Amino acid sequence: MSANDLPQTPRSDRAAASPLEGRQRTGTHDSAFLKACRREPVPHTPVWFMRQAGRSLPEYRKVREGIAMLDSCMRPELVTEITLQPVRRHNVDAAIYFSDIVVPLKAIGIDLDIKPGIGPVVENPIRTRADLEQLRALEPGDVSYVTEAIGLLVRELGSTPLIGFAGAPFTLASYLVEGGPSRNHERTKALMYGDPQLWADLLDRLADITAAFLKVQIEAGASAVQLFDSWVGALSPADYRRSVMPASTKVFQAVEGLGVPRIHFGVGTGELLGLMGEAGADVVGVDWRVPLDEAARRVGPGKALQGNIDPAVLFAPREAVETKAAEVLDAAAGLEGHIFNLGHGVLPSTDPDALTRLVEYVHTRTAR
Ligand SMILES: Cc1c2[nH]c(c1CCC(=O)O)Cc1[nH]c(c(CCC(=O)O)c1C)Cc1[nH]c(c(CCC(=O)O)c1C)Cc1[nH]c(c(C)c1CCC(=O)O)C2
Repeated sequence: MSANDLPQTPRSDRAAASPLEGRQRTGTHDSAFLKACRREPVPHTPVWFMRQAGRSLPEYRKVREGIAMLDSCMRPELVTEITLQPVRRHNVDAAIYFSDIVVPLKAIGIDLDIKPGIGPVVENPIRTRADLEQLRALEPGDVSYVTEAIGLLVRELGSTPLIGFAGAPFTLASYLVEGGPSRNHERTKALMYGDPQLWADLLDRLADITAAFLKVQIEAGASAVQLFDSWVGALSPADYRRSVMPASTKVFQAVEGLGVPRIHFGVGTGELLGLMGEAGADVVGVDWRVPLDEAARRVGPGKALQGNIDPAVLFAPREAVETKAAEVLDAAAGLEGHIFNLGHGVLPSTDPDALTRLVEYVHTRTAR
């Protein structure tokens, strides 16, 4: 698909369309992505890539020049352009809203920044009960730029669904408690094991903020939502069930019945897949460490799966990428619903043409 093929809504319609009509429009087009989320028959296996918008694309690096990451997230026209870039280039079956998991935290006044090459850095980490006061409730007015950008996007995207997202309570807590990215999450675990009540209260507040942020995106017109619990694979199933699952369940319950599929993803979560589905997801995201047929056994019936080619495979020659993609598709052959994706985000130095070819390969091989 080229830029010219993107469905265009006439200007007059754009002004008239309400956000809700935007959502119904994507729904009634019955995209392969939404069908797969609902475990309905699909014309081909839908594909999108986590981190499809970003540094792998030269057109992204160009429009981001001189603009800080968090500033770029607050400019609706720029967000719209960046979100559309991979849709134009790769012919993916869904767009993901361009933002970051720390945006709602910034929006409620947490002093944080995203440092290039490092990630989110928090000025005053949250480690005591008094620190919890930093976490006030999120109001839709705090993120009016998100509502505006999604309004622009649903009109531009036509029948291509838009995925909204948020960071899950555990992964957000890990940045807030550590003060930045962490390999071993030692301060986070010290709080979780050392002061279970403070930990529960922290996660509960984060659940409310996350739920409010996802609701804003759904009301603005997002057709699906993904909860990123990227770092929760650091926990055992028992600790996950006791210390994290109540908060993640609260998030999923808050957006239940709003008519959009809910995707739940983490890295290194092979032992947690069943619980992550139980938390309330319609689709469970799987990294490359567990084959999808085995993942389906762990998750149980009634859920679609998303994944799961290793993002590093994209650096291998085309034939090797296709062999790996075929393995994923074969493992998914018996599933009720499969959305093809990477097992984690696109790595910044990935050749974008390798991604475009992979979409084409999956679409062709699964065309029914
Ligand atoms: C853990 C996490 C974060 N952010 C996110 C997660 C969960 C997904 C995952 O597990 O990868 C989510 C995220 N962040 C970004 C997106 C964009 C949407 C998409 O998927 O295309 C999404 C979905 C943009 C971004 N978020 C960030 C970038 C890179 C910064 C830039 O382009 O200037 C992008 C495109 C910054 C960021 N933000 C974060 C990290 C670890 C980094 C990378 C730091 C670096 O290597 O520079 C926190």
